[in-house]
Amino acid sequence: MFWNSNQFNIDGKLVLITGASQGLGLALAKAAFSRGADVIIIARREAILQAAVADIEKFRLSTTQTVSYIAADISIASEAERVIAETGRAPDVLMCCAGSSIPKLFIELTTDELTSGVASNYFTALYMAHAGLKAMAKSPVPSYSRHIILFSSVAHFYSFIGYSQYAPVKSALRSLGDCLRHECIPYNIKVDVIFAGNFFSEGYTIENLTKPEITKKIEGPSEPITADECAKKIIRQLDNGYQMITTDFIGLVLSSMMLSGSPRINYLAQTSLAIFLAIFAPVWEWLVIKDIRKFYEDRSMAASEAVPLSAKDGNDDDTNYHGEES
Ligand SMILES: NC(=O)C1=CN([C@@H]2O[C@H](COP(=O)(O)OP(=O)(O)OC[C@H]3O[C@@H](n4cnc5c(N)ncnc54)[C@H](OP(=O)(O)O)[C@@H]3O)[C@@H](O)[C@H]2O)C=CC1
Ligand SMILES: CCCCCCCCCCCCCCCC(=O)[C@@H](N)CO
Repeated sequence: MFWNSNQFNIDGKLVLITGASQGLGLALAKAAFSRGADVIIIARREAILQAAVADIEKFRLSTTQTVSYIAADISIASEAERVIAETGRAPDVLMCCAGSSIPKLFIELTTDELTSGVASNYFTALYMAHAGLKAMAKSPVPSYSRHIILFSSVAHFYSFIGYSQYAPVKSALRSLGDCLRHECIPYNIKVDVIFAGNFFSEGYTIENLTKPEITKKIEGPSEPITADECAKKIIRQLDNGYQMITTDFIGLVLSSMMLSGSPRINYLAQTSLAIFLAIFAPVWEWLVIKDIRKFYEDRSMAASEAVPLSAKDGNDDDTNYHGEES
């Protein structure tokens, strides 16, 4: 294949980015605007959207470009449809970047937190992709120059303790991307899925407030980068025509654990890694489970030491912190 490293030419195109009032979405909006695109950003909080538009303006390339926002909770289907109707024209690139994570032990999550994980990570992308594709299908273009881009996570390739509210729905986005890649063939739309590793953002700061120490330890190899660096890595790979995009080395390595029928990043390297990890992943898992057992033992010990002495004297109940018989 002729290696064209400008497959993501968005000059003069309409780029619609959800979750772009901050974090990675905002970084991508700035990058798209600096490459000549018209940009519309979507989020719920209007004041932050207004500040984001002023920020994006600084990256203007030409006087004819437009940048605007639509405030909407796109985890609601009718709101996603309203957004597409308000844009007035079908997007050339639809980036479904909205999402959030509440890392906690499953048993300590509330049902509202569980529901918010599905709403903010899956429904936002599902409804926007559905409304966006219906609009894009009405205005066909001759070549593969349009994109629907979903934002999953490295946690899809390797899901682990603390991410039960988040990783399963990010995994669903990979599956949605594989289905839509087939269904977008007649409309010349590329469907790309981003599997980002850690990066600094407002959301990342908040998630670290509840993230269990064991979760932080396991995800250690995914060193956080800046949102701008993450956006640059993503756009560079879109330029190279990749459709399964990772943003750090560990993500690239782990992508080989779940290749499915999806487009490859590097066929030979990923196939070799798939064989290697199929053999060695259980060894790693054994080490991770050892750490998890120690994490729970330390918690039980800390909890029992935290029990007031008076309660200890009178306490004939010998259950430990987790209510198990000790
Ligand atoms: N940070 C990280 O380490 C990683 C993040 N990711 C994913 O990358 C994406 C961006 O992450 P990040 O920049 O950290 O996110 P942030 O939490 O910093 O920002 C999330 C954005 O999404 C918007 N948003 C959230 N829910 C809705 C909704 N229901 N409707 C409309 N907009 C919504 C928020 O605005 P508002 O609240 O005003 O609606 C905000 O603009 C997310 O999908 C995340 O899961 C993936 C891997 C790693
Ligand atoms: C079998 C061999 C396995 C080896 C795996 C070891 C490393 C795992 C790294 C996982 C990193 C997950 C980052 C999630 C980022 C994210 O999505 C959150 N920040 C939420 O926003």
